[in-house]
Amino acid sequence: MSATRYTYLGPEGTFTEAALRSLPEAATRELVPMVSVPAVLDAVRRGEAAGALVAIENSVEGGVTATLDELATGSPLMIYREVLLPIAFALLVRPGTQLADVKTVTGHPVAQPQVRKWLEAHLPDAQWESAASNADGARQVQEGRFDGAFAGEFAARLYGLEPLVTDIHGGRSATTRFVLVGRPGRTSSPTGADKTSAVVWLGDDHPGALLELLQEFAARGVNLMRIESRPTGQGLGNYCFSIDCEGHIADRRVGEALMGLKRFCPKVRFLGSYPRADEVRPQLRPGTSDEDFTSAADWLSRCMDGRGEL
Ligand SMILES: O=C(O)C(=O)C[C@]1(C(=O)O)C=C[C@@H](O)C=C1
Repeated sequence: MSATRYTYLGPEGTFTEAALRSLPEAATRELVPMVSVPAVLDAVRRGEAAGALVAIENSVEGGVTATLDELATGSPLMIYREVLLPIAFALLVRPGTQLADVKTVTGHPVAQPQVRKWLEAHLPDAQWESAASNADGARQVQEGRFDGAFAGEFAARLYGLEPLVTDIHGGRSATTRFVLVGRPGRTSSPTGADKTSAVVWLGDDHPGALLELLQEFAARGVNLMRIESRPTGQGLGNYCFSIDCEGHIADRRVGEALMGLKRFCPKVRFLGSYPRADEVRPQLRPGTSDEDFTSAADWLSRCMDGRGEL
């Protein structure tokens, strides 16, 4: 049964559920809502679900720290797919509520920066309290605990609410990126438009340590798409780096950059290589294609045979 089950941050009506339902395979899976990102991922770790969809990055708020930290620690998990979802919030209220009646509002903490400007302009005195998810906020409005919840408009009917205001977002292109995570397994073949994720721990603290990490990518023409420092939990000043880069671990430039890190970093956790949702292919710098790496390696062996000029 677990092989057919995918978990997601619930209750029903979250953006995560909408993103999960956009995957063709979701139609044949049992989709199980859970109360938190750790719960969602632990179900996969325990083998109770084959996969989990979790938000990892938002174009307004940046990295979703609960997800980044869960993927960096505990038993390893791997990313197999990514999904991009445009995010627009609606202010959901109980039927009959007017804007002037809204004194308390709720939503997921990642939603708050995306609705902050709208709140300042239209409900400057409203009190915000965070909910476990946007749909959980909607459920709490239904129960009468808050006057309004910021959630997807689609959540309204699930909780007997009305969208009082729609199309609230933190920028013209507010987008959340979600990843489908499973237990470690074989990486899918490169598509030519791939992304690789990893978490890197630096060794002893010294000047230029971060630069050394970056150089492994820069020297091989690997474009970084996201790099974030996260506390390791081992005291102030102890950080690891959560990284997404363009390309697939099977691309020579990416594999060699990761091997370069592995040689001097105490820990590198490979989180997976998977197709980019936007299908954008990288612009390769001269000398960084697989063919360039292969011909340089051939040249090296020829050098050893005394034929380096060929
Ligand atoms: O609360 C939800 O609806 C979610 O799916 C969670 C979540 C997130 O964790 O980032 C997803 C997308 C939105 O950007 C805000 C919240």
